[in-house]
Amino acid sequence: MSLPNGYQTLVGQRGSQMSGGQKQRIAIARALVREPNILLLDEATSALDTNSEAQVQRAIDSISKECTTIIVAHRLSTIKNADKIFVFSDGKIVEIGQHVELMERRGIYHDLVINQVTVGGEPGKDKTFADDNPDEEDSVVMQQEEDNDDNDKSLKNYSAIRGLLRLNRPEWWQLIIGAISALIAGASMPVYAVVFGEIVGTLGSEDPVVLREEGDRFSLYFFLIGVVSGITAFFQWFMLGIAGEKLTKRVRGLMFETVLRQEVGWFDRKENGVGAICAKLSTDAANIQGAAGYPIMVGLNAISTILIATGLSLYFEWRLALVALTIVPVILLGTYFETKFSQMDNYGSKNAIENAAKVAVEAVANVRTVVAMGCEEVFYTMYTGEMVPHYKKGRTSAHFRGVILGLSRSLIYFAYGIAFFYGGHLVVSDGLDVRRVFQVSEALISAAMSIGSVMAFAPNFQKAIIAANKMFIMVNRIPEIRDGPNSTHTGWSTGDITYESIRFIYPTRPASTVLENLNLQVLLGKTVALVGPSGCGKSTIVQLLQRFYDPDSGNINIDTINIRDFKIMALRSHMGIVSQEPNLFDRTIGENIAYGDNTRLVSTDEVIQASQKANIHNFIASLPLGYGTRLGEKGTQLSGGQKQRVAIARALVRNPRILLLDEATSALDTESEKVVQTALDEAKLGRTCITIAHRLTTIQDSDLICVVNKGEIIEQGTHQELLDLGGLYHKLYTMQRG
Ligand SMILES: Nc1ncnc2c1ncn2[C@@H]1O[C@H](COP(=O)(O)OP(=O)(O)OP(=O)(O)O)[C@@H](O)[C@H]1O
Repeated sequence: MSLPNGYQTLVGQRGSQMSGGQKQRIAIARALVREPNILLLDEATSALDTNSEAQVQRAIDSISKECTTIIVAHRLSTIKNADKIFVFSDGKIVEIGQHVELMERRGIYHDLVINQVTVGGEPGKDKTFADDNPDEEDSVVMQQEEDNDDNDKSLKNYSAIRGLLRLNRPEWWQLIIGAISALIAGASMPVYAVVFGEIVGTLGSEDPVVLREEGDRFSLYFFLIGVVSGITAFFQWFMLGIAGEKLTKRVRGLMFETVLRQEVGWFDRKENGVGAICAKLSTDAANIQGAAGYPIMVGLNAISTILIATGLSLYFEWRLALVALTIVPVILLGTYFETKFSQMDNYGSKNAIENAAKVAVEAVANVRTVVAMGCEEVFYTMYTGEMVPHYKKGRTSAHFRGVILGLSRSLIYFAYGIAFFYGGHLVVSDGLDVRRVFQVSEALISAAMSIGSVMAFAPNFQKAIIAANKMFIMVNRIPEIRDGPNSTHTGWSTGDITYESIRFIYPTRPASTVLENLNLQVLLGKTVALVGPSGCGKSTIVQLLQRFYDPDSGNINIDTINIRDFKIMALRSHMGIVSQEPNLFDRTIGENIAYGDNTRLVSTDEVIQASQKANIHNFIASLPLGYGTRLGEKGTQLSGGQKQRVAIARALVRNPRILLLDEATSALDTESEKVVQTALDEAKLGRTCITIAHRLTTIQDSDLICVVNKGEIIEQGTHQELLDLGGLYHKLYTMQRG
């Protein structure tokens, strides 16, 4: 393929921006580049069109002369030239030999081959199509690196605090109790300063009775201050903490809901990779709490302390208070710089952490490939490399923050020194009461300590504001594909599907036109097959019908209704899809099948019936936990063919009006393929079906076969009509027949 960024082109998460065949060829190139001693090929060419398969096969044949090659394949064409073929049945090796020997023996291998010839043409001659889409090869494909849409920009200045308070509205009474508690708790420091000054004065008395009585009274005051500040501290932490936790929970839900609402194209963007989204859901949501409960608490505490302390100080001795207060602007300046600095720091390090998380998630998600390729070191180096900017920024930040915090702490003691120095002078020259010196200086020091604690919380607050801003940008993003004002339809009567002059370009590859002037009609209840070289746009045609993407021009109609005028959920609920790579969830097999229809409760009987039709029931029933067996992440506990059959059952349980089969049987062995194909044929009855296949024999009974090339339909007709036409289809069919 010739892409503008060539080998630097991003392939998307799990290669989502490559066609099935392209992915497989890249994987093969990756294996070959190692010059391996042992080459393991597990259904390595199943997603390739015949021509690509032949090219890859030649490459494999040449490399296998220099190394030991183990091939697992359903398509017997791929193993015909193997030095030794092992035939498995019920987990045991039942035949060993070369192709010719095994054929002569007329055993299981012979039957499989004969089956495949009848079902799929001569093995090894599955050369279906002309060369890979040359237009695509030549097309200029550009990777859209930074794609900030208008939605995002318009929300940059969203008021995060206002938005968060609105989100926190259900907890208003907790916030109010917490805020009042914080204000009272803030008053305790200056009140303590007053009592402290009084008791210092009392201790200076020489009358033992006064000393006793006053001492008891002020001690009781200390006790009361202790009780009040204890209770208010409890309420402020408890109430604001609860409100913060509820906010975080709400924010996480909101973010996840937003993620699921986005159009498929949004996930193609680099910044919306699985790692980045997981990091946003965990880190951003947790950081947002820093803007809710605790900073409000600390802020109110500090405000209350500062106002009361300043008021009392001015009241007791205004001259001393003014002198001591001169230090306050300097402390505030320190706070300002620290806040500003932490904002820059958060931006930088957050990106680095997200990038590192992406690497980690990708490595873990593809751990089998990573281990098989021996790439552990590579991913480790990539991961630690991504962390370097975070570390560097963090180090600079730590120095700067250390200096600022150190300075602000010193300032508190400077304030002490200044207050006692000047207070001492006033005591000597103006006969100022010693108690006032203690009260004023202690009150102001407590105020300065409150400012210090606000400073300590400032980084969290700053982080929270940044995270909240990002969160609001995300949750306010309007998906590009959504129900519009005209999206009122939920069903249709006849159900003919028409593609009219479709032009389509993937948003992340603006320079590459995938479909150009594509016209296609799929009549109700008919089966239309799409065939064509790898990467010519077959899966894209199906994805447009599901409204994963919208065409750049042209319309897709069901009956006469544009699919944009259907409610998206309703539209998709009428479609059952079985794709090249079935995605199963880490749930039980029964649940995975029942997920096929979420509009109602699917009964166990229906699940079993669907499984029987998909030829997977016997296997499931033979498992100790049957339909209750958990599948493991991405269905790793099943073979490719079993996964495919579970996916077929999942599609059937939905009883869809439109059946979409994207290489649905490509991973099945010939025997299962025949049975599943019969089931699918039955399932197709009364349904409109679009099927994609490289193996021509699987689609030759279709009502209409469309040959797609370079994003256009170049031939269409029935199998016989296309053969009579003597065009590309004829050529391909002849190649397949050998
Ligand atoms: N999400 C995406 N973003 C960008 N480009 C994409 C994306 N998905 C597919 N493509 C590109 O669009 C072209 C058509 O892909 P598509 O999957 O429709 O091909 P296909 O005919 O189904 O191929 P195959 O038979 O190999 O599955 C390919 O060149 C592919 O690289």
